[in-house]
Amino acid sequence: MSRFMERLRERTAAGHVQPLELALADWCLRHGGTEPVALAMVLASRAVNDGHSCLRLDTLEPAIPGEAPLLPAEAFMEALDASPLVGTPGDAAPLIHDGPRLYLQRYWQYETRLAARLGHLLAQPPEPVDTARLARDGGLFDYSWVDPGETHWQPVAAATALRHRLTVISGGPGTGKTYTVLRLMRLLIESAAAQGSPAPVIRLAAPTGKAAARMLESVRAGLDRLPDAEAVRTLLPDRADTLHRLLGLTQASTQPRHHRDNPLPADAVIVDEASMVDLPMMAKLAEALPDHARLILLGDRYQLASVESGSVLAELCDAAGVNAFSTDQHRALGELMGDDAAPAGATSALGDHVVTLRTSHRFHADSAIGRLAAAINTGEGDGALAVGAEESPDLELRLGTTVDVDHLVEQMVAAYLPLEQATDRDTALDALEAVRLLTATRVGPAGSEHLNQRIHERLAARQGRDPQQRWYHGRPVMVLQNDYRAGLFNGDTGVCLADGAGGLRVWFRTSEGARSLLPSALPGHETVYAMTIHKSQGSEFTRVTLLLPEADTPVLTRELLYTGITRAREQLTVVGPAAVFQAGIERRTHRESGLAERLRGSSE
Ligand SMILES: Nc1ncnc2c1ncn2[C@@H]1O[C@H](COP(=O)(O)OP(=O)(O)OP(=O)(O)O)[C@@H](O)[C@H]1O
Repeated sequence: MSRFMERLRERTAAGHVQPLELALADWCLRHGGTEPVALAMVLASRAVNDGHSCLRLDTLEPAIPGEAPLLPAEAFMEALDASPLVGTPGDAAPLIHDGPRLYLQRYWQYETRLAARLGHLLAQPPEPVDTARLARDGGLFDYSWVDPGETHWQPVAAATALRHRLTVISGGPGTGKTYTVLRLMRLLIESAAAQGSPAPVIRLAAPTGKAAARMLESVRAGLDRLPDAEAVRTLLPDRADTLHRLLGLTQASTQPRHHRDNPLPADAVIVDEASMVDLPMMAKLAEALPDHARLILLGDRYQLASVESGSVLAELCDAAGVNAFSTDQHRALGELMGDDAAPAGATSALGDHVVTLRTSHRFHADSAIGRLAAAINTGEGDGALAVGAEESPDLELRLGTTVDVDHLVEQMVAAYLPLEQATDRDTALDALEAVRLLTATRVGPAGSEHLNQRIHERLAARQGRDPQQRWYHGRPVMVLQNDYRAGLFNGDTGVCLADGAGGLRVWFRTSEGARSLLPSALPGHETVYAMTIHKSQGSEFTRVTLLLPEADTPVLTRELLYTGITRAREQLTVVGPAAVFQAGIERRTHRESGLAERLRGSSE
């Protein structure tokens, strides 16, 4: 065995290199690759695992993780370019060298195919729709709370989506993304009717079952408050699907039923929680979209990126700037809204396609949670601490040097008692959404596994239950796998309840209403008194307690903290060391990708 493979095996045994990375290196060497190429394969695979779409070559240290460089960077590059396993764009080689980036073939395909489809959407305007009703006197949007001279971003977002095939509407919790798309859908329907065309087929989707259920719930709630909506009510979508279901992806295959040659039967696809959509899924979605359709992505640019590789929404938003429109778009919006139009100042062609909503209608302007979120987004650690230092009914920052975990566990036990005391399904499902303990990590003393165990044991003791008993009335569970047959998806949460006949069933709220399964029919799952912030994406709870890790860790980023605190609807408590909190606010997530550059290229 070569010295290189020996070192790689040792690093694998020590846990610094993944078994998959070792296998890939071995495959390379057995298929005519040299050691630098095998190393490149390890590093490219690691990059994808870390959430990047590719490996940046110009800043790369060509070394086995944790070791000295294998060879100088220049010689490394020469070795890659001389290998038949490393191709240039369009080649079928396992690795693709494209400008300053190195891709695994599959991810190069996802990125370039997505860029090509988005480029098409950017370049082709849709059939024109009359936007007059978006104006101040159009009666569709309430302008009463917008000061004269200030921009009302909601109708600007709707106008943007009417003028373009690709639109991103980004906004924090309660900024009216659903409120806006509801009015947008109404205009699309009314405009088709006015032209004597059939009603447009609009599909609603989200990356998880939970998020799809919330999307539908909020569309329905908004519809109830939409005046004179009787005529459009039956033409609005009455379901929201997971992206898996929308595209017809099954467990057995990575190839969806809908693709370039069998596009989705839809005129508009609206995707909520789009920050959670990873690069492969976004590429599949864009390819399944028919040529004439609109794609509208709703999300929050400041939230955590997807668990899998890519951060498509954040990348589109970063490339666009914040409400930076071209003079053309500015003029068009100005004609429509007079003084209420948005200021011009586009830095990229994407600027016209991305609108950021700024005013939360859920938190008051002076809500401490909202101000804490804003301070975190701008990286103001001192500002965040100052917000926490104020007396406030909705926020408590319990930051010290140490954490009293026992006290925290007792508080959570009290908070979870209503789950066990619930006597009917709806009360129990409401109680499940009322409170949640969030953690930054899964493992460690402040990780979700440990906290789940501690809370489970204390609750069992308090209720006089054997802690070994796995299933009991009031046990909250989270599904860990997609199960298409059961209609449950990774991250869905439910509660186990006595069925009144001596048995137990686990209840879930889905976009098709509440449904239950026998505990034995559940896909992989775990107890969920505590969950990681990653898993909480797409959910909201009335009260959130966020426990920070006991020491700083690279996992703790500004985006993670922002996502965690914005899960709280009414009350937030942050517990942990102050220094860890501040270090997290300062750390930003960076994901390497060439998507924005490709889109710039395609729009020039
Ligand atoms: N312009 C507005 N005037 C009055 N109420 C509004 C306006 N915009 C939003 N709201 C109300 O604020 C609440 C939150 O709006 P909405 O659900 O559309 O926000 P969202 O951005 O979709 O939230 P989330 O991030 O939770 O998905 C809703 O009750 C909605 O009716």
